Amino acid sequence: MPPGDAKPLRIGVFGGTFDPPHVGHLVTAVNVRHALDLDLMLLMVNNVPWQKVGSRPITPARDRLAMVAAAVADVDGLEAGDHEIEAGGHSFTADTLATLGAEYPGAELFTVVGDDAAAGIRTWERADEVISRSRMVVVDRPGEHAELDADVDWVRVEVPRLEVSSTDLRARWNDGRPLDYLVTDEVLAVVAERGLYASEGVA
Ligand SMILES: Nc1ncnc2c1ncn2[C@@H]1O[C@H](COP(=O)(O)OP(=O)(O)OP(=O)(O)O)[C@@H](O)[C@H]1O
Ligand SMILES: O=C(O)c1ccc[n+]([C@@H]2O[C@H](COP(=O)([O-])O)[C@@H](O)[C@H]2O)c1
Repeated sequence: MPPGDAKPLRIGVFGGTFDPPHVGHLVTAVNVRHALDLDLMLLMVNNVPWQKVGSRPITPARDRLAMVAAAVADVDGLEAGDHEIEAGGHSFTADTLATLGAEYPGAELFTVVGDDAAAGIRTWERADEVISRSRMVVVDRPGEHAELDADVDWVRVEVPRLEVSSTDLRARWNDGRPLDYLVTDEVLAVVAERGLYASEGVA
């Protein structure tokens, strides 16, 4: 194919706090990548999740990045994104999409969210810019039945529904209940190595 006719790269941006990353995130990322034929799915670790600060202590961004990197290390087409951590400060998806647009000129970007996050899209910084710079992709999240903004042309992707949340995992960790099969062994190894979730009341 002549160089000018190359297909644009299709890149998914599945952002989150990932405190910790769990099977709900991984199953979603793999299945959305497959359904939309994405070349790359970035699990974009936010630096400061500005809408969550103050509600609870948040694990340092570099530790959350290490957990996500460990979770996706052997998974084809999935990568941990450190763009928001490198940028520093509060994380805004509009800025991240602009950075990715410059890094991958001509790429088609897809912003992937569970329907709880999708419901809050109008509260995001420069939401119109997020919507214009990317296709908005939403997946079902068990227990969340949010009304979505009808002005957005959502692409809905069906993924296996796994009722698991990072909040529940942190509570399990505090109580000494097992996390096996809810997070990968590689994530558990990072938690142990770095002594994460060690203090009581983390959830
Ligand atoms: N079980 C799940 N199934 C599908 N999507 C999910 C699931 N858990 C989280 N997501 C989506 O993943 C993205 C990042 O979520 P996040 O890192 O905040 O995880 P979380 O489990 O919701 O964390 P917390 O319980 O701490 O709020 C969001 O778009 C969220 O909707
Ligand atoms: O850009 C914003 O203002 C904005 C506000 C809230 C959430 N987001 C993004 O939504 C995704 C899910 O966020 P969270 O807080 O549920 O982990 C993650 O990519 C966040 O960066 C983005």
